[in-house]
Amino acid sequence: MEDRGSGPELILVFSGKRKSGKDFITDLIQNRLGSEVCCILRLSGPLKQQYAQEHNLDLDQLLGPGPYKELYRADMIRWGENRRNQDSGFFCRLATSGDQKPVWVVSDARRLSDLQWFRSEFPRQTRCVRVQCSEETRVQRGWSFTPGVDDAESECGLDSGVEFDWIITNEADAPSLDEQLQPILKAAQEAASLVRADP
Ligand SMILES: Nc1ncnc2c1ncn2[C@@H]1O[C@H](COP(=O)(O)OP(=O)(O)O)[C@@H](O)[C@H]1O
Ligand SMILES: C[C@@](O)(CCOP(=O)(O)OP(=O)(O)O)CC(=O)O
Repeated sequence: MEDRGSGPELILVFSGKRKSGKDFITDLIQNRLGSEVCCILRLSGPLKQQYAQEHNLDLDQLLGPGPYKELYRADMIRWGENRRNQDSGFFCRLATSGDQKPVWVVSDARRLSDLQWFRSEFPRQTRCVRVQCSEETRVQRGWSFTPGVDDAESECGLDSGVEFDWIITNEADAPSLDEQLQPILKAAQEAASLVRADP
């Protein structure tokens, strides 16, 4: 039998456009599974930490949902891309170092290199999930098109060429999130029970 060690048993790697609802849905998943079973990992976490340090900015505000991060987003994208060009797994490695939960939910994959990193480091555990909704819905949630952001790889890198394991449509007139998330929650619960059965 494969040695499961203490690493994750399932990694759900989420992507989707700004305001598609990635944070909303990944929070919902964590609430359903419980924080003993599931952690949320953000690739943007270590990026913002390093960027804030180098530019003497307020990290809490950069991490928060308010307008502050938007002031720096285009420059953070450029700064992060320089880092990734030197080492494409740089932020993935930092974001995943040291978490012991059986289910990892990565809330913000943006580039093919992000998916490739998880698929190559954790081939058995990685599943890719896309969150989608209409532009109209994103506008209602506060989105407006920003050149240099919405037409950059950061937002468009996973628009094509990816086979997603699950696609969630986060719209008022789509099937309920409870219904759409059922297979994902089932897979996560199975993963967690494997860990419990194999101490
Ligand atoms: N299904 C939903 N029901 C109610 N509000 C939602 C839903 N999905 C997203 N939102 C809200 O829309 C906004 C953008 O969602 P968020 O999860 O932050 O998007 P993203 O992380 O993809 O940028 C947030 O204020 C969030 O609470
Ligand atoms: C520079 C970024 O990491 C900023 C990401 O910030 P958030 O993850 O807070 O973004 P949204 O949830 O889409 O609003 C983007 C990147 O290209 O890495």
